[in-house]
Amino acid sequence: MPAAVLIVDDEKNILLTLSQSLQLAGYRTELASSGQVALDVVSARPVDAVLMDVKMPDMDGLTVLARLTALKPDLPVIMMSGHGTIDTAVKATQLGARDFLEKPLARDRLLVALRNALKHQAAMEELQELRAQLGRFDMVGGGPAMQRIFSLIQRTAPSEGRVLITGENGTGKELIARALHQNSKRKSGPFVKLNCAAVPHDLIESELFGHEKGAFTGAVSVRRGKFELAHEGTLFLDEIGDMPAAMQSKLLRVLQEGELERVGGAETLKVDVRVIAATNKNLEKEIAAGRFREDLYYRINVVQIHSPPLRERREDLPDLIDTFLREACAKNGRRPLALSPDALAVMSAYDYPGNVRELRNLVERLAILCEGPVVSRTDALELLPRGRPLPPMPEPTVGGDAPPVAAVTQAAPAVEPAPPNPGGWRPRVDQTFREQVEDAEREIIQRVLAHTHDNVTEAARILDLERGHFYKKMKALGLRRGQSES
Ligand SMILES: Nc1ncnc2c1ncn2[C@@H]1O[C@H](COP(=O)(O)OP(=O)(O)OP(=O)(O)O)[C@@H](O)[C@H]1O
Repeated sequence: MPAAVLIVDDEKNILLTLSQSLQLAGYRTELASSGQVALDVVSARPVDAVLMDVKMPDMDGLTVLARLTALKPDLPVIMMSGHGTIDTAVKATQLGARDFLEKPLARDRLLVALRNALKHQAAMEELQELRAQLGRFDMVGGGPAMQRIFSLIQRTAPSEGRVLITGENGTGKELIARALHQNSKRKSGPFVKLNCAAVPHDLIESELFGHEKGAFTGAVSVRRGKFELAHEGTLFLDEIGDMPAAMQSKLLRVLQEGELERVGGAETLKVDVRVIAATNKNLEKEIAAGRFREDLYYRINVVQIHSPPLRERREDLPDLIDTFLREACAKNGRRPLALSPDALAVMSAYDYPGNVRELRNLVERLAILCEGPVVSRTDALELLPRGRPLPPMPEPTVGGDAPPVAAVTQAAPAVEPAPPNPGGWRPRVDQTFREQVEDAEREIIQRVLAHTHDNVTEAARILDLERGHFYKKMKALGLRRGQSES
């Protein structure tokens, strides 16, 4: 069935021309000559996308947009205007418009915008469906790596198979473990976690198996261990690569026989626990080095799920930043901040050694510090640890027919006045103008290269220069890679 597009404009001839044009491209169309009619249509019938004029006599497009997004938050709306100011484009984006087009509309541009909006919509619906199937868990990411993880969770969760989750710190291993539990037959049972690296070696046995009263100094009463607490549920053993050798053998026995004794106890207890383990270490290397038991490895590694570092799945950044920004703004009682495309480019160029945890903390800081309403490239540069040395630079200007989303960037200086003396610059009399410009260019390029760890492609992207042009510029300024300050 062709997608239905609702066109809203008070000018009848525009309604008819657009309708004809979209029908020729294979869409169904609905027409509304005012905001009120548009709201009535959307309430009464299914519509896949809306194309709406900003300037209308009784209710202007932005007001209708706000009502539409309240009514149907997921409905993609493309705004169009013949008097498109940057201010209006920013407002429309903040109110949830997917795109903003200038009148007179170029047919190709309109069809691309519509196709993108519908594609984005379909992808979001698919993801929501997948999430709904998986049950409620808070994992974000529409990229292929996360999709693979979602699919593995979906297939593995209902089984009783042990799972080993690998990946660097902060990549979401615990979230995966929780999702596995929540989507298993054990979901009404407990989810118990033990971080093997955080417990002193001499206490780990009693943490896992519990102890009887008087088993050792300090054991003043009977205590149940994590295995007992996780009975009929899931035990998540985080950082299992840090488990001391003596404990590895004891753990093996519980996994083989489902039996244990509390420290200092004579009674054998039967437990029914599904173990999910996680590690940031390469266990094969640990085995080769004699630090991890191979037989234990095979016991815990029935299914392996790898959670890749964030720098290898940058395609998830927009979704993650958006989610964290919304959460952090809500938590701090402020209106949602929008992220300019340039700020996103800067944030995408950073490598996040602390992975999603670091991103979440950085975004939370943004929500507190950014004066908003749009996070500019400068805000992003100030936020990132290695972004700090970058000098303040003018926001790039955009040509008249640039994509509307770039217009949001253009607006940034309006909400963020430049400091009176950016970068602490002082006039010099001992250099020609040309030499001063070259010095400044050299410094900017060196700093950006330091920021990107000498990655020329990323540096060119941050400075909005074509890669070839960036190389030429480096050469002309006598710069080579590896000269940047870190
Ligand atoms: N895909 C994701 N979607 C949303 N939030 C995520 C995602 N991945 C990680 N996070 C968030 O990042 C933070 C770290 O995640 P988590 O504790 O699961 O990582 P971890 O790999 O277990 O870390 P560690 O190895 O340090 O224990 C948490 O706040 C978590 O909510």
